[in-house]
Amino acid sequence: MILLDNIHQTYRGPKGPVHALRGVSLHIRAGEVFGVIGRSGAGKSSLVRTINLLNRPSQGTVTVAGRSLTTLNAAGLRAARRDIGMIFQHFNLLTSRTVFDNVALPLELAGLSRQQIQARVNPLLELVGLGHLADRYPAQISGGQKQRVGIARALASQPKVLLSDEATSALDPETTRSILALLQQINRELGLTIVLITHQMQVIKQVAHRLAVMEAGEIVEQGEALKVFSDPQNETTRSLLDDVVPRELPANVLERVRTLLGAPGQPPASLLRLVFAGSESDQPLLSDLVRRFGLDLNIVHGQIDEVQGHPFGTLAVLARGAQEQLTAAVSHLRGAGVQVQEVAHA
Ligand SMILES: Nc1ncnc2c1ncn2[C@@H]1O[C@H](COP(=O)(O)OP(=O)(O)OP(=O)(O)O)[C@@H](O)[C@H]1O
Repeated sequence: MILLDNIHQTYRGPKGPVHALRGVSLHIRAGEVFGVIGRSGAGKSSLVRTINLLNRPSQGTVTVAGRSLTTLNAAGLRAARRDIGMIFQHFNLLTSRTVFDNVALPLELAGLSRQQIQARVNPLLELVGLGHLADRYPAQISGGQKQRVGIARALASQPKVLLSDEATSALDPETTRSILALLQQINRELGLTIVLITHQMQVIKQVAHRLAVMEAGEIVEQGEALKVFSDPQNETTRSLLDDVVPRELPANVLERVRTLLGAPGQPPASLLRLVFAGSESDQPLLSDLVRRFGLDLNIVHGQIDEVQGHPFGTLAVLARGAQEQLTAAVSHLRGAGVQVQEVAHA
């Protein structure tokens, strides 16, 4: 659906050229929710604005829905942009227009009649849950409701692609979840391809099927969400994942474990950090460790979450038993697809 090929974006900065994008290539498939994540300044906005040519790249080609945007003239580009809706962090609503009239604006500009506009806007307001607020002004609705207006307006032109530029960054966690749930619903029901950029892994975790991680104008890692979450390859990805799956155990937990490890006259013990992703978390792996390997287990920390409907999480267990059984148990876990990290041993 979206093909970016070798995109470079160089801005003129006060201290010389700023290389915001350095040879980015990306293929986003029809019907998927694709997340782009990175720290501030990584180049995310530059990238997403390349997709509708709000930013014209210094080099490289952009193809959306089979049309090569970089070769179109102004009229061709205007037509192509109708396939691409966009929502923004600060909503960009017109304060002097009602909710209805904000959503109607792109249709008025496209020359639709009042009747056609009503037939298009009313169902959209229902879809985003704002049918009862059509006559309010932006100042009279909440941030989450404003973003719902933004979403309805973006959908008014019946686009094939929806670009989301930090659309939930100004919202509280609860409202963020409800807006993301709405985007998921739209993706499912309308089959819309959604590209969302964010600096929050929580956002990616809730909605993205696949993601790309950006750093200094380049994509440093990309893949299926569950795969990247469970087995990140790049240091930037790992550090961004700390927000949802902390790599380090809390200091008080480590302290308690040290005391347990240091207990005299006990068999060997290992503090194991297990990362579960996908189906292996349905298997009775922990009871295996007790039954098959005769280990004593003490769960010291953990969290199990969901990525794209699959269980995903980490568990820190203190396993105590004969050394060869500990070693065999670790191999058994790894064989079952669990990542095992030995944090401490005594
Ligand atoms: N119009 C511009 N002129 C000059 N430099 C720019 C311009 N727009 C962005 N930049 C620079 O390009 C780099 C990438 O910016 P971009 O906004 O794409 O990153 P980002 O990942 O979206 O960051 P943020 O989350 O802070 O918006 C930054 O160093 C930024 O300062």
